[in-house]
Amino acid sequence: MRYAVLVTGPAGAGKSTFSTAFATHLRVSKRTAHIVNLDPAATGDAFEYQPAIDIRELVTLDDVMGEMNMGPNGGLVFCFEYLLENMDWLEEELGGFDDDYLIIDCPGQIELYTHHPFLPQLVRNLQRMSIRTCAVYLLESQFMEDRYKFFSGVLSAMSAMVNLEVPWINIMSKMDLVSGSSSDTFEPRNGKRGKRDIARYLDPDPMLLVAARDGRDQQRGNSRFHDLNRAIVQLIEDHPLVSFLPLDLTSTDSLETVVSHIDFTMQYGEDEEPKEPHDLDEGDFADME
Ligand SMILES: Nc1nc2c(ncn2[C@@H]2O[C@H](COP(=O)(O)OP(=O)(O)OP(=O)(O)O)[C@@H](O)[C@H]2O)c(=O)[nH]1
Ligand SMILES: [Mg+2]
Repeated sequence: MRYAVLVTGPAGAGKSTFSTAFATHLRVSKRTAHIVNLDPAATGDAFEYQPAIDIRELVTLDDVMGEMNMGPNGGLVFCFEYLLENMDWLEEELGGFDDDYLIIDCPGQIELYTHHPFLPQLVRNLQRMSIRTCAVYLLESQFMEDRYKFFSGVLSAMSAMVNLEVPWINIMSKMDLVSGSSSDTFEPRNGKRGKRDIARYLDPDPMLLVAARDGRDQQRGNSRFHDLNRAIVQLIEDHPLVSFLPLDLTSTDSLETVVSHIDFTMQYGEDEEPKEPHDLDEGDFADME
């Protein structure tokens, strides 16, 4: 059985950093893991890791922009169309990896997740190759500093989830910036944020949007804006699809928790044969005679 984790999320959310830490963690645990770079725009030194499979060997954004006279966004769309037309390339690249865990580091263009058909098509192709697939969606902890920004992040996670239709885990990345260096206690930093407050973000409490107390809400205090907020609150209450696992890469425990959620979501290892105790060979009895 082969497994693939799509690492998705907006630009700069920490996808490549997480992919590297994830792969390293699996290797340390004596499991095989390979990173696949799916970002045709990544520059050479963007990675700390050496991708085992790299879309840039098939197509790069630079070439597309140069040769096809396209801008960066149209160029990216072209790159993905090109990849889908050349699935045999990917299939061949993947051919060598059996019983392995593939960590697919995706680009950060949010529209790729929310309304393009590419990732769903890619997922169907992976499934056709009998690769069990799940996705993680990273949102960085700075999103928790602004309630409006945060809920737009929640809605984009929701929209990507609905678009992709695979088992899915949302992750609040860069928790080290919130909690200081200590791992699983969320001490208020600069007295600003307590544990309970953070919990309202990890398991989004739509009432955060309603509590219109600060000056910013007053500025925006027109009734249509409030109606919109109320509609969003209703949507999140009716469809509580999104909650976040905190990820603090400075803590092995935190990474381990995230990895075990991913394993569980993919039912990793469920098809492995139970290990037989190794057969006794004749030598083992030699002394007894
Ligand atoms: N403090 C902190 N910084 C992080 C963490 N993860 C990533 N960063 C920083 O955030 C920036 C972006 O990280 P990347 O891993 O390149 O993010 P990405 O999602 O791959 O970015 P794109 O591929 O450009 O969309 C870098 O400067 C990282 O050093 C983290 O856990 N904690
Ligand atoms: Mg990246």
